[in-house]
Amino acid sequence: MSMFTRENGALLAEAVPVAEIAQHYGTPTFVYSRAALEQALDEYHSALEGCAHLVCYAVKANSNLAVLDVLARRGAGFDIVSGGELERVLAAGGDPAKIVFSGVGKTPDEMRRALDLGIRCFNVESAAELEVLNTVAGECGKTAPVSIRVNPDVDAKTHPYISTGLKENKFGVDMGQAVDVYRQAKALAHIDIVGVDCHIGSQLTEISPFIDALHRLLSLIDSLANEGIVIRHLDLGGGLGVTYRDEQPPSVAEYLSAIRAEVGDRNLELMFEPGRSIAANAGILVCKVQYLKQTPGNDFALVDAAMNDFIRPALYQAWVDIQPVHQRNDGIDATWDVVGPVCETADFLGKDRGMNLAEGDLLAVAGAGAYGFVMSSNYNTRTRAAEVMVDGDRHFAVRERETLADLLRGEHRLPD
Ligand SMILES: Cc1ncc(COP(=O)(O)O)c(C=O)c1O
Ligand SMILES: N[C@@H](CCCC[NH3+])C(=O)O
Repeated sequence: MSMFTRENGALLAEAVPVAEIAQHYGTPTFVYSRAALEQALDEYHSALEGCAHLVCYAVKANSNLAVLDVLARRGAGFDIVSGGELERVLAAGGDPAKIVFSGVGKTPDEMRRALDLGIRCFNVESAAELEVLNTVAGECGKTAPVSIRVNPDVDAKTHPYISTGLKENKFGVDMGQAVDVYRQAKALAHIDIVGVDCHIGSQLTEISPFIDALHRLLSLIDSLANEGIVIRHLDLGGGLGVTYRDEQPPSVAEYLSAIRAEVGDRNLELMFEPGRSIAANAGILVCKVQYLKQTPGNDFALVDAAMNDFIRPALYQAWVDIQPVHQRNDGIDATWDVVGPVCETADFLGKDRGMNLAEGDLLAVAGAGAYGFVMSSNYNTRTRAAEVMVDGDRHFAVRERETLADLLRGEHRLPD
């Protein structure tokens, strides 16, 4: 159930009028619903009831401290891909023992910090990384818990930029080399093999690629067992898609029950790394129409948010819903291209959107809770948006709007 609803034509975030948030914090502003985040995580937990499991929210999707805090309090673990994300999880009160560390380029410093904190597992993505991790763990007097991220070579049937489990992608260890890398791991003094991992892509709308990947992982687990290598957990990564427009991804319950049916009664803890399916529809981006510009054949609604705030439409041609915060019928009825002030033709949030608009109207861009603020930039020297968390009838500033002073901090002119 969406936590963004309408009452008498006005958009609400939980019980708070979105217009009130815009008035209070200005625009553009990302607005998140605590209840929506909790509900999405709960769906994972209830579908996994009765089997050993750990749901590690993919921090990259939305790493605001308040978002991490809400999820940590609700029992989430975390999937991180950098030392920065590690520190965020700690700052938000997350438990290091529930952290898995993914990513193809972990540095020795990042490894050291994670070892010191006692994270749950390193998802190792190459033989070279395994050697470095072994050395670092030895230096720290620790043993590193390791899962090899394998690349199962399955087609996730999603946008090519967010497909990660094909042979040609940089991610994970090639399936054909996986047994060898596990043998290497077994022989290393400071490595403890605990699991196997994969992540085949993002915004998947079918179950079959997950099942294909799972089959390959299960048969790898069997081959390893024959060599006396015992795998205790299976991490299937994230990737479950959401509805932005008319996509019909499986529900969390359908997805997880299909996975559980395939795993059967094997003695494996199941781990997942969902990002988008937790956060995407828990957030909107609120912006304001600055100018309406009608030219022969084109109607532009120029808003105060841009591709630097929300890059998904420009980068992946992603479609996200855009609605007036207050519906009117006394403005200009047209089919608008909703565009920002950035000097790029790709700077649009949506094209051909039929709406009745007037200058000054507020618009809500849906599906902005995941891969929204986290992918924002300062392009065109634009300060980044504020972030607000709604909880029932209360709202909290969870990130202040950036100032120009923030932007210039650390920059220097040349000496005379
Ligand atoms: C290793 C890893 N795990 C989890 C995720 C989260 O994916 P999603 O947001 O599609 O659930 C990603 C991003 O695609 C990832 O790279
Ligand atoms: N940034 C992507 C998802 C990337 C997933 C990272 N592995 C998106 O907005 O769809």
